[in-house]
Amino acid sequence: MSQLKLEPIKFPGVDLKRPMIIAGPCSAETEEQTLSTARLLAAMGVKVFRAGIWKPRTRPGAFEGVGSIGLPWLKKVKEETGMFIGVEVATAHHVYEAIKHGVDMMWVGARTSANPFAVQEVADALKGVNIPVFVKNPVNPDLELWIGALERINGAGITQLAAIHRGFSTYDKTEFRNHPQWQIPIELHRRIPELPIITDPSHIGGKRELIADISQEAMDLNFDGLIIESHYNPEKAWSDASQQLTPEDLKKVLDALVLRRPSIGDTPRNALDELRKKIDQLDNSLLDVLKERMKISEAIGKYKHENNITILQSRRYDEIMKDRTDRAVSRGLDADFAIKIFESIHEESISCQSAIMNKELKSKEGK
Ligand SMILES: O=C(O)C(=O)C[C@]1(C(=O)O)C=C[C@@H](O)C=C1
Repeated sequence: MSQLKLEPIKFPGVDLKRPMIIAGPCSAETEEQTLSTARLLAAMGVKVFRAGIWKPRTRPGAFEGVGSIGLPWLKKVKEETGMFIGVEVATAHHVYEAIKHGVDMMWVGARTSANPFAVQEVADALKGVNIPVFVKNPVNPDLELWIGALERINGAGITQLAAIHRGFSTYDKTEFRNHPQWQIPIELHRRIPELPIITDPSHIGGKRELIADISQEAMDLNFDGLIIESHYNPEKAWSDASQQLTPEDLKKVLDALVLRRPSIGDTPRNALDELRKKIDQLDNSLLDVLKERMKISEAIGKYKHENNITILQSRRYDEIMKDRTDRAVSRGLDADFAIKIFESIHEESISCQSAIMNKELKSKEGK
């Protein structure tokens, strides 16, 4: 279990009831663009303004941010609108510059959180500073690495900590820019329940049309907030033009969010209790069936050992996968869901038979 020392995030004077909203352009491009966007966001009630100043780009040659000259623009945003301001930091220099210009919150980007040396450098530079720091998931789907980055920042004395879920890189092209893999932030929440999780639908979706659905999904999973890219003229943005919303469209997305009760509380329980009882019974039956199947697998393992047959039987495995997927689909179940289940069953079956072979071998050798 991770032992983070956490305190609630504080932006003095701001009521941070769910969802916490952080919005602003992907990049601060000019003073005029930064301030015009900020004024529109402030007018619609946004309290925390984000803007990238240093942009880690995948390939050289793309716009890499205006650098420190953008920080005074953010300071003006703060003075003029009263919004809190946040930037991404990836090096000690970024942290020092941000602190010098009165930045209120910082986040560690996905490429940085994948690199423990870089995270440690940022953490060391943050020592003695008491501001909220948000840590994006690493680009690769590695929960331990994400928790490690949070621990490093926390180890520097940062207690106002949150995680940002921005999705994960995949080699395959999917409808998402970064696959959400919701099970990873869900597991993070299970492991560290008091750590706020903020979803970044702009980076998950990569397209503005997906932002509303991803935001709703995050709320349905009871995550704590949203960080959404917003630009007064997204089409003309210098970076990530396709995943930014106008402040007006952002307002529409936020107004349409349905916030459900996080716990069952005082809703009528009877119907739910009945359904949960059924789930308990069915899960029990599933476990009985799985136990029965493993017994058969064990018997096959013994047979294979006695007759000197390999454990893996690829043709039979292929047949099973095809047959079970078809049967699942004909029952209205999702094919990928069936594949995951039967892959996992096969893996367990292989490991059970390997254990049998090794045991039998050792007893034959008198070990
Ligand atoms: O049919 C077998 O040979 C088995 O051992 C069963 C089983 C399975 O669990 O489905 C396990 C391993 C093989 O690769 C194929 C199938």
